[in-house]
Amino acid sequence: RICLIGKSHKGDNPLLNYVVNNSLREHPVLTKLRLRTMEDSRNSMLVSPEQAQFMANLIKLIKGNKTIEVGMYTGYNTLSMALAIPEDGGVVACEISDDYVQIAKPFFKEAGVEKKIDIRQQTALKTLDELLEAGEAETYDFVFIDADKINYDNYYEKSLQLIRKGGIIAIDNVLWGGNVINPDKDDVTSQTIDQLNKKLLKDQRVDLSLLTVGDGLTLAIKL
Ligand SMILES: C[S@@+](CC[C@H](N)C(=O)[O-])C[C@H]1O[C@@H](n2cnc3c(N)ncnc32)[C@H](O)[C@@H]1O
Repeated sequence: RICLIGKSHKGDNPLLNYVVNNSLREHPVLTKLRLRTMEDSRNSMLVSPEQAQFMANLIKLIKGNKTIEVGMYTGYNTLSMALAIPEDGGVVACEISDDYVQIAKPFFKEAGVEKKIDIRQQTALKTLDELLEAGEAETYDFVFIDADKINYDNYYEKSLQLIRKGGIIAIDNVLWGGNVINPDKDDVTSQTIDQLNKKLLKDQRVDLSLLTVGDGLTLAIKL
């Protein structure tokens, strides 16, 4: 697997440590949540704090108010987005696992932003469909796609319907450890991500950047 930069919380890259030490401004409750998440056996799923900060800054830049997280895990990025949006803003957080929802909730409360966060504990596809059925098409400013990779294309298409013009869809893990380059015949996940990357290149509905941050972060900006 090709390691681009890696996850900063693993602390094994001196240059990345320098970047984090000289640019990360982490809210104290985010720090607590990150440390709590490191106790979880699946902590490699956690977004890196500098990536979460970058996305929070993007949200502020576009004056984002309504956001969605597809795959909340223990809530680090959801909390980061909730802290970045105004008081009347909201985050719809999609997560199927009750264990992770229960870890996240006390931290949302401690940070005083629990009223901004609408946790939908069911499949993310169901939640995105419900938002569309509720007439919320083209009302969202920012979507972060970070759940099961097999459904990435579905998440992208539904997000594109939900996002307003000028809004941003951020898609995580689009390099899948480098395995998107000539994926093996039986590696369906890498093939799925590679197909989405190639589809996005030609997608005239969005402006596009694929950032070599972490495991690859695509930004698709709706035209
Ligand atoms: C990579 S983690 C998300 C990390 C998180 N975005 C963060 O910032 O730390 C993916 C999460 O998606 C959840 N998930 C997987 N399949 C899902 C589905 N179909 N619907 C909703 N959540 C799902 C998993 O339980 C897991 O918590």
